[in-house]
Amino acid sequence: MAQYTRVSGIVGLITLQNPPVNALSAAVRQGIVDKVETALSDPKVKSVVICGQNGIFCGGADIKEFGPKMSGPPLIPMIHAIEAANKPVVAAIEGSALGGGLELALGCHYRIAHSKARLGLPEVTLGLLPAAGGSQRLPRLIGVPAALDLITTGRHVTAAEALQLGIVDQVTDNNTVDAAVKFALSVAGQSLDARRISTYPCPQPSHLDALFEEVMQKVRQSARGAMAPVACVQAVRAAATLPYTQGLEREKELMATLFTSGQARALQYIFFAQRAVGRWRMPSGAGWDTSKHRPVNKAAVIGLGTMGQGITVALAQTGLSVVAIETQEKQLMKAKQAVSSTLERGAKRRGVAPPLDRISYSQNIQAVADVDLVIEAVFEDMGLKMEVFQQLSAVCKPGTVLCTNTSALDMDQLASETPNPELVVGMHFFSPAHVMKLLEVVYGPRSSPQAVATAMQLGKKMGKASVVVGNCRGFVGNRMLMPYSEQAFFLLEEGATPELVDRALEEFGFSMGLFRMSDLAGLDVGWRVRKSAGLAEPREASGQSARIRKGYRYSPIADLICEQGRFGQKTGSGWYQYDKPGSRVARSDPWLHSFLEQYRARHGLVARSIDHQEVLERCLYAMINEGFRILEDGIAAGPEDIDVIYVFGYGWPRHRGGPMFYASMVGLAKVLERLEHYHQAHPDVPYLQPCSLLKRLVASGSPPVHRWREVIKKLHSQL
Ligand SMILES: CCCCCCCCCCCCCC(=O)CC(=O)SCCNC(=O)CCNC(=O)[C@H](O)C(C)(C)COP(=O)(O)OP(=O)(O)OC[C@H]1O[C@@H](n2cnc3c(N)ncnc32)[C@H](O)[C@@H]1OP(=O)(O)O
Ligand SMILES: NC(=O)C1=CN([C@@H]2O[C@H](COP(=O)(O)OP(=O)(O)OC[C@H]3O[C@@H](n4cnc5c(N)ncnc54)[C@H](O)[C@@H]3O)[C@@H](O)[C@H]2O)C=CC1
Repeated sequence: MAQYTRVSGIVGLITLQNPPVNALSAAVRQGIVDKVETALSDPKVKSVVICGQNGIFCGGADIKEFGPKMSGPPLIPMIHAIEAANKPVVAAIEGSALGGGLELALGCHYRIAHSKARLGLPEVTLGLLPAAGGSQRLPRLIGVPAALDLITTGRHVTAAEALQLGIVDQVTDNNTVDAAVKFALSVAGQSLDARRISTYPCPQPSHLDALFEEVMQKVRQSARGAMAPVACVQAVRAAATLPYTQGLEREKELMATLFTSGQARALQYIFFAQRAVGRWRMPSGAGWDTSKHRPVNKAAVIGLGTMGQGITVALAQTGLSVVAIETQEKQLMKAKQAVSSTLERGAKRRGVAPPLDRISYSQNIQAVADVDLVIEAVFEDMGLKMEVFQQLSAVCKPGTVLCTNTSALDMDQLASETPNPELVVGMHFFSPAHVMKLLEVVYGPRSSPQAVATAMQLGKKMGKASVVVGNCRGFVGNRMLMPYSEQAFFLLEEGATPELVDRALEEFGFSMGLFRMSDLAGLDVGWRVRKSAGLAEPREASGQSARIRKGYRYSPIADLICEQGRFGQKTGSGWYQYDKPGSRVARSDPWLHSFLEQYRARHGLVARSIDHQEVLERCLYAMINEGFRILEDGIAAGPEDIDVIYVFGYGWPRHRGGPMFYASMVGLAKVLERLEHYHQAHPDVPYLQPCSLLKRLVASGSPPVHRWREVIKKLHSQL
């Protein structure tokens, strides 16, 4: 909808009305078309202002309406009619002007923005391009390099940057609509010849071909198979090389390919999934809408190793006071230096003062007495963590929420060490904690909804994609990693190399293949986990088959690598070799290849040729199968939760929508059939045995991913 009023006698004011973000639904577009016509045909009206209600100009096209049955007036002619108007039209931009919202503003003759407004063309993040003339108008207005940056990254710019780039004509700290009306009065009757962006020649950068070649190469490299960034470059190239109308045709052609693509569906699914996980619910029924969080102004971090340092940085950057505790003096000094320099670098980038004085450091746990929330990040050792939780219970003020950053330990066991287990939750950050966007908030059977709400609220404040999950070994992310890595090890036994497996996964779109990623994270981490699970012990001396543990097939390959002191990048070798410890460039390692050959010979294994498809099917379907088990067990509330975890924490390619969405795109029947096939070939591998939820979904006709929750609910109600 759009509302029309006349202000100051001669200004027609059109207000977009579609809460919460005034998205350009069919009704809003119709409203704009009608009200523009009213304003232009009213002889008393000399100029027009377009604004949005409730402090937001427009969040762009209504993504919920995307699909084959879209109705209502199309955007392009609507924006052309505005640009062609013979009365000045001014966009009054408050809050956000994004996507189609900014394209609408670019069709106006002037743009006035509030100083706190954000502008951008984020279509690329939804698998699209700015196809309402945005890819053609923006380069004409601000030049090709700046337009390429904004359109291919989808980044939002501040009003100040928009002014500097020339996207807006004026920035105000006052009431934007009042400022726009005043401006509209001042330009009434003036010639608009120089204000129609589509008529501008596109500025020609020198070395046009070289520029596009360079940008295309960069985009292809970082896009990891995503189509939209490439199409965005092609569209801007059309703006730079073709007349406007032909450029617009090219924009339309490129959009037609993207609009119906699986990638666009995946990216739009992730957009809504990210928001859906915020509406968390616990099995008791308590959730985001019924549980009040406790205010957290001061927090403590216990243990300033890799994770504690990152968490301290993230908390301080969020504006909290932080008490940082580390028992080892040398480590405390090292951590203080590392935290300070990270904060200084971040502050320099943002042009603000580093929040160093928000942090106090101590070796004494008594210093946490007055904090509202504690995040424990000491070694992954249950005995030590229990001791720390007992100390915290004695020291902290009543009501302090106690969180553990454990990767896989039983947080309920920790809770049982405290007199108030309802105040204990997991806050599982990912490394580096101040960079990685994911946070798993883990509840145990005794965690209170209020404690979960407090951790979720803090995660939101820290800018994390926070997902509530149940308590089990590895929670969601690490639990699904187990079958994934197990299959990769089996593939090495059967004839693959780390390079082959990584190439298949990287071509699929992962930022790093499993082996390169393991070298980066440190192979000792998984070794410790396997040892604590009683798996990683040398067995050959006992005569028991080294490849069977607890009655099931097991690959000791990774343990043998660790026994050689090869922990990955930090030791200069792992699955690959590096120039020196700490180097980042992975090189193929002849030692590793001959180790694999000897290993196979020792165990009577004959190497066979393995293709990328088998790598993907075995690694990904085993992981997806575990995802279904997680849903069946109620550890994750829905597929969206798992997908957000994998996209934001594990480098799953966003344009493939997360593992569960991917399974729905491949087809559940196909995933089931391939799992059955591989399980038949490897009956001693339980992770390949299709889980009953997957079978049920296939039996019920493979419903689309957004309907899985219903099936799961029914399944749980039948138990
Ligand atoms: C057969 C071939 C045919 C081919 C022909 C092609 C046809 C082409 C037709 C289409 C052309 C369209 C071109 C176009 O205009 C493209 C676009 O504009 S795409 C949209 C671009 N916009 C965005 O990406 C902005 C997305 N939104 C945001 O970034 C944030 O929401 C925002 C910064 C605006 C506000 O943030 P915040 O205050 O934090 O609120 P939330 O994010 O939580 O959102 C609140 C609520 O609103 C929902 N929502 C937000 N934006 C949209 C939207 N654009 N459409 C629909 N709904 C939106 C959001 O989901 C939240 O609701 P929930 O219920 O919680 O999910
Ligand atoms: N490293 C990673 O990538 C991730 C680790 N985690 C988890 O986070 C926790 C910490 O891991 P890292 O930071 O890697 O370990 P780390 O070994 O780098 O650091 C642990 C720190 O805790 C300190 N410490 C030990 N006992 C203490 C005590 N009683 N009081 C105060 N400080 C104490 C140690 O001196 C050390 O500096 C573990 O539970 C781990 O499983 C979770 C996510 C990712």
